[in-house]
Amino acid sequence: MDDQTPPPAAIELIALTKRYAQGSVAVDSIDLKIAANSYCCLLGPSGCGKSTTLRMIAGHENTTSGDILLENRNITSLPAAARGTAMMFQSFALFPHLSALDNVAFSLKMKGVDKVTRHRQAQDLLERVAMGHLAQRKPGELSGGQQQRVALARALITQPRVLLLDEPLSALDPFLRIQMRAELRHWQKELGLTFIHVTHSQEEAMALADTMVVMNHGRIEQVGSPHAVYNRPASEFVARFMGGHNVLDTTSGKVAVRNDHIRLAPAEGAGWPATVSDVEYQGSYVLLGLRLDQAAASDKVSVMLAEADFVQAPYHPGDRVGLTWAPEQAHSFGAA
Ligand SMILES: Nc1ncnc2c1ncn2[C@@H]1O[C@H](COP(=O)(O)OP(=O)(O)OP(=O)(O)O)[C@@H](O)[C@H]1O
Repeated sequence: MDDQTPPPAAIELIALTKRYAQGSVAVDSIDLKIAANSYCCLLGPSGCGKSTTLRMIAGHENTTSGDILLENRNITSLPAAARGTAMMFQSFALFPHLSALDNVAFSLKMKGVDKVTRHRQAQDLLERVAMGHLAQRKPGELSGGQQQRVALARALITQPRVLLLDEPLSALDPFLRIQMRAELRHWQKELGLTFIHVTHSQEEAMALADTMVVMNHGRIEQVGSPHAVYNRPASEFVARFMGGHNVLDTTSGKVAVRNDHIRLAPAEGAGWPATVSDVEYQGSYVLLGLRLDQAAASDKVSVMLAEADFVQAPYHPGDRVGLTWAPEQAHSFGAA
């Protein structure tokens, strides 16, 4: 494939729209191509339409208008089971009274596949996710990580082309969540499937995604790699939602400046005058909260300092400082 050829799209959404009976538009004519074998995260605040988008792809929700293509096949009106997608739910949603093997074999049982065949296929899949030796355990006898692998095997038994994950990690404790997201990323690469993962966590999306899709009010605000979205937020919404940025009203319009790109100088020096309002120690870095003398888009600004720099020149609440940044670190919107 030469550089000019875009990678084939596993999923393509064309003017996809969902209007619920009560009137409001949950998903507003979105267009999106998701590359095959990629990890895509749909990200946005509560109510932005990300779950509705995922449910429409899964076939758990009707579309109001628009089309959904899976590998160039129009699946918009197909029943969920005929689409080539599978869904993995929050906290994995395993049946507690069934063994790992029977959990994985469950959908084949519903299809009337005989016991020997379905157990063989389920065992094969459990082997594939390194869970073959625990096939007889019930979910309650497995660790969180092992349960996630069983849930993955259960989703894969229908041989989907695309795995849809609806906030799979959000009910886990923070430690397990970080472990499990590394596993998800590993299995996506290992299995060579397309994953579409809904989350409201910026950190989770940045850690996992090849492509992030940031949504707001039923529309897509930005599509790009985590690096591109973080470094060149397309809108004020994206800059604020991603965090780690200050939105400042300059003479040349609103700009976003990362909080680790702002430099501090003594107040009588150059820059925007401000007062340190709080100091938060975070380990490898220190986060300073500052109040600008003149409100400029946000009157509160945050600045991240490396711990070593802070130790060299510590700041305290009440200290007067001037803020500066290199011109190339100020990102204006609409230029992404
Ligand atoms: N069954 C429904 N009937 C009516 N409105 C709905 C229904 N489901 C969702 N909505 C509305 O559609 C909009 C988008 O909801 P959706 O669940 O897709 O958002 P979300 O971004 O996934 O939010 P969350 O993170 O809270 O799940 C919201 O305004 C929501 O209230």
